[in-house]
Amino acid sequence: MPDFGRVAIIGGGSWATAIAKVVVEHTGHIGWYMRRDDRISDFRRLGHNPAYLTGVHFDIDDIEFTSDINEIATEYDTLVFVTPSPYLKDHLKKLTADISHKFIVTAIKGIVPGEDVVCSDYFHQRYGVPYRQLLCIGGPSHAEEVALERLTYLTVAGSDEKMAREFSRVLACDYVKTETSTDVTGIEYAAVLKNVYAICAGICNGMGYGDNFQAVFLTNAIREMDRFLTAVNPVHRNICDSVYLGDLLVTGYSNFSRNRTFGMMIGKGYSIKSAQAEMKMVAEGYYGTKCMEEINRQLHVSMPILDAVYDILYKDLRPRDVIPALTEKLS
Ligand SMILES: NC(=O)C1=CN([C@@H]2O[C@H](COP(=O)(O)OP(=O)(O)OC[C@H]3O[C@@H](n4cnc5c(N)ncnc54)[C@H](OP(=O)(O)O)[C@@H]3O)[C@@H](O)[C@H]2O)C=CC1
Ligand SMILES: O=C(CO)COP(=O)(O)O
Repeated sequence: MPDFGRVAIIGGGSWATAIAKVVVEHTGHIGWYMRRDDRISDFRRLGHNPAYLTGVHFDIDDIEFTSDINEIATEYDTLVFVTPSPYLKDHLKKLTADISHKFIVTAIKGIVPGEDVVCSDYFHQRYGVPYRQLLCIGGPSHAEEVALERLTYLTVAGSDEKMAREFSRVLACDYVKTETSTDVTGIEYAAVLKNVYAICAGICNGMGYGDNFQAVFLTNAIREMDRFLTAVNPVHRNICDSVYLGDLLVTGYSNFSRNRTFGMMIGKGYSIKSAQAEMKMVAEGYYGTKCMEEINRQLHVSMPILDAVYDILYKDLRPRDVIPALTEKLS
């Protein structure tokens, strides 16, 4: 039976805060790395994260805060990474401690920019963490709803399913049900792709396409995701499981979705820069689109939706030219 020992959260945003809430309820103590000391002092003073999910209150005595990633990496046995993917390497570049013997859990739904690999592969390749010590958390889950204790289903994936099951117990509570899987990279790629598709759903919505179209669009998106996952990690999976289809639907339909909101602004005619400036949080699908397009240049999977989003975001083509052409390829 694996012993996950002392658990620490790496990251200070909304999902980190929601995961911290769930984990500390179970473990009674967490380490928590945040990059900014002013945020840590405000958190200690207020008893909640000063910037994200401010309604979630913590017992400060249960938390050991630090802005030193080496301290947390040395003192804790299980490191749960919850930073937005574009910043992951910025945090890790300060890391000198050996983490190859730790349990690494990634709750990041993004790809590592510049490396074009999902986070578990990055921790394995760059930091020598064996695959059996790498887990990921997926599933349809907006942090805001977990904060409100609305029922949420999370999937913990690990190459060793027993390990995944054991860690899933750290997350399970009245409002979080957990499932397990062995499809670690498939789940990580699915999470990257659903962000790309949510951007496209938002673009179409912003252009005036309605619910009838959205249903067809998401049907095509899940087929496209399935084709890609089959090419990149050909294991048996049911694409209708909530960790794949459910996550696509929550992000594609929800008003909480940052990726969809970002896309909606593009569809309404905002420039990419102004849409990004307007967003207070990170729409990771913007970065994911470029990485996925680069990865797919090797795999040659038919991905008309990914290509369309790439054309709009990176080739400066206009949605009113790209989206009608895309609609001709959907069925
Ligand atoms: N939010 C959600 O509902 C869910 C998110 N996820 C995933 O969790 C991960 C984290 O997302 P989430 O918590 O939502 O992120 P947020 O957008 O809520 O938080 C942003 C975080 O990034 C930090 N940050 C901002 N700018 C920089 C920078 N230039 N360099 C380094 N750090 C920076 C912020 O730190 P500071 O406050 O100091 O500026 C803050 O901690 C993502 O991969 C996301 O896909 C997964 C499931 C649900
Ligand atoms: O991954 C998420 C929900 O599962 C969060 O991403 P969005 O904010 O774009 O929905």
